[in-house]
Amino acid sequence: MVKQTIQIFGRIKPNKKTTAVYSVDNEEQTGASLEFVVPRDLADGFVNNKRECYKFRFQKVFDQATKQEEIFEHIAKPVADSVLAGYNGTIFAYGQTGSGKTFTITGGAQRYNDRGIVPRTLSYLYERFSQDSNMVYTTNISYLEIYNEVGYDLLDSRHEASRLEDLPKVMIMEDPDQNIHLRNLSMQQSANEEEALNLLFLGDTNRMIAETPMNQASTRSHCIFTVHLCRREPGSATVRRSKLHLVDLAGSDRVSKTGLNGQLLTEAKYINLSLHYLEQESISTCRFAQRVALIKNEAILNEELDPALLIARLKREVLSLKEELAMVTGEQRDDQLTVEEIQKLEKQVKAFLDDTDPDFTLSLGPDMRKIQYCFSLLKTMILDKQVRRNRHSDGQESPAATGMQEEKEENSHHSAAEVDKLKEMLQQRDNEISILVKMLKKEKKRAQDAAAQLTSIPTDQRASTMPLLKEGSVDAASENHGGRAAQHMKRGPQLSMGKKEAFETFIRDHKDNLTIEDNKSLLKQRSAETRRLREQLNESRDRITELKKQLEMRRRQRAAHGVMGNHKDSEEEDDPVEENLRKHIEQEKLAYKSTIDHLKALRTEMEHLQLLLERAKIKIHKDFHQWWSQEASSLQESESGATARCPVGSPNGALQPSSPGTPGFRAPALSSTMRGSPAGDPNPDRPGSSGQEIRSITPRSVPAWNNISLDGKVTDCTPLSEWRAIATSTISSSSFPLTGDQQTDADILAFIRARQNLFSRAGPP
Ligand SMILES: Nc1ncnc2c1ncn2[C@@H]1O[C@H](COP(=O)(O)OP(=O)(O)OP(=O)(O)O)[C@@H](O)[C@H]1O
Repeated sequence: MVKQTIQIFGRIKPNKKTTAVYSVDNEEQTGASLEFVVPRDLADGFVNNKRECYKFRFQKVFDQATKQEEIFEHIAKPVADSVLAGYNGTIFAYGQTGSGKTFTITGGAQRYNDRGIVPRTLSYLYERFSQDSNMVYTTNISYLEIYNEVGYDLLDSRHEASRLEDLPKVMIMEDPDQNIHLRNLSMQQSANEEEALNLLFLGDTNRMIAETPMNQASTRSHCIFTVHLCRREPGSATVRRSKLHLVDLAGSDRVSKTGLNGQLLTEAKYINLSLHYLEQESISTCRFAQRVALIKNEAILNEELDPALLIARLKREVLSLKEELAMVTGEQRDDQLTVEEIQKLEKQVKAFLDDTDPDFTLSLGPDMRKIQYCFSLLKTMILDKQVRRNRHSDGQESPAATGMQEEKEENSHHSAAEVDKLKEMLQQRDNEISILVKMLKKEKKRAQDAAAQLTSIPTDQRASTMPLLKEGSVDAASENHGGRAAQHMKRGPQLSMGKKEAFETFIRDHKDNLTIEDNKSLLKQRSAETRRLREQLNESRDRITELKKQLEMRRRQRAAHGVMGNHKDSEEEDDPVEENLRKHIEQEKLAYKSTIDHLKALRTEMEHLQLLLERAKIKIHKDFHQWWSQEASSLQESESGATARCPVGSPNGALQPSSPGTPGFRAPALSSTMRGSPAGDPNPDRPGSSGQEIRSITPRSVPAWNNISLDGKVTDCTPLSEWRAIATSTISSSSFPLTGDQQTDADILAFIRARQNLFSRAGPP
């Protein structure tokens, strides 16, 4: 049992604007310290106790420039090692909203290098499993979200959650010993890193989709990603089960919203008020950390006996004891050894003879039949050898021939191994081919679907209805990989033409678009690099085969020389050519291995990038639908206001474009009204003219273009030609008659900008 206090670390979020109000000292003997310096006059003004310095102790403090990798190495790796050894481990992030908890635990959603503790730990664990062939590891994963004291299972794969409440509920129960039990939380098995990352992605996607502006779940809920590990030695009844909990807590300023004690909230609020100028609402977090550091934990090794394996082991023991008893009491078994038993014994004897270790023994158990069989086998071998030696001394066989014979045997042994290898390669190729055929079929189907879609769309609309982010192999690869995400996107209703066009404008100006493009080009680079490395790998493999052939040839030549008596001792002498060839082979093998490692790293990076891209796609879809429905409801409001009022001319005013409701969205707000078909529009097939979307958002049919005034009210005063002139002219607040009502005028300008935008892309009607 290990008794240890909880280790606490501080991480300071990068902030360009920050004024240096803190200092970090990592050189202290007993750990590190973080000190906040508050000038006395300001402290007097805002803080009651008049202190100037707030000093906190940590195991280590990570300053602004710290990279995710360093955080993983210092914090997560040692915990992962303990979990591998059979102890439970927990890492949790605590801090105020926006302080970087999710960034630290899960990672940034944009760059591969920003991946956080969870994906890095998963990589590390699976790497360690592959290095330890003496143990069998099984991994299960669960992902829980707790909001308002109710648990939700994030690994719900039905893709139906659009609200948190749609996810399966998890009962959180406590037994008399204060152990927490979770009922109805699913545990998904993950055989490899890719499967584990997909589960993380599924959980994060469910988390994101279930979140609405009214319920900022990420800031108000706790999320617990747990890796359940089971480790056992093959054949042993002892199993070690351990859990690693990676926890992203709710923002400390929102803790009361999660149903926990409101004390911290009060404290945080007080400090927020008094120290807001510091721009780091951080002191309450540090105080909390100091209290946590006092908690002592008793770590226990979670070792247990697997009943099924224990029974099997005991049965074996009983059998062996029975045999021993029979041998001691002279009651021998007289039944014949089975074919399998004989084959097994032959293998055992061969292994026994091949092993050069003098301490290696042949363990046969107390079965006299087996012992006798092995002795007779050994006797036959010795006799065979003697016969061969006699023939040699009688001049029937030359030593070279004996040597050749032995070499032949060795060669046939080698070629059997080669054949096995080739068979394995063939199997791999078969698998690869069937995967490629599947992909090809999928691509063909997609192309057919796209073609069918295109033929059903009027020619002038085709360019604008191309699906989001579909281009080149990158997307094909990501769709292939991130199947779950694609399903998430597909399950929603298909976008109508008009909405699709608005969507295009939306994504073009979305804040994440640049990152998506960057990630796509990075992915392309990485796939090119992968192709190059694969070629390199093939070349290296060919070289190794060639070198091996040369080596084989050289050996044969030397043996032949020996037979002809040219060089009697040639087989025993060191041959520099052979030595050189062997060295070359070793070097090539090293290069081959390092290329494989490089490829593996690239594959992980590409998988991650594909997941990031999928997540970004889902996010954009979600943002768009949110924005679209906001626009629809504001349109409804303005329309009902418009029918109640009469249009009037108004003074010009300084205006702000209306907010699209999405942070970072720089495109003008596309009011849904502009989707209406102008009366007498020469192109009735224009996006939105079907009125499909409009009908769904307005209770009556949409007003025609010449029925809408600049202030959005229904009138018949603006002819269509004038509208188009307005729409294609440069926008300035002074060019149009405005109402003076800031919100309405903002809507007008946004509307005109959007219209202009569409016209400039679609060309003059
Ligand atoms: N160390 C960092 N380096 C770069 N960006 C960071 C860092 N920490 C946080 N960020 C960025 O700051 C923003 C807020 O971070 P994050 O969402 O992780 O905060 P949080 O504490 O989890 O907030 P909440 O409590 O609301 O969930 C994100 O855009 C994130 O990418």
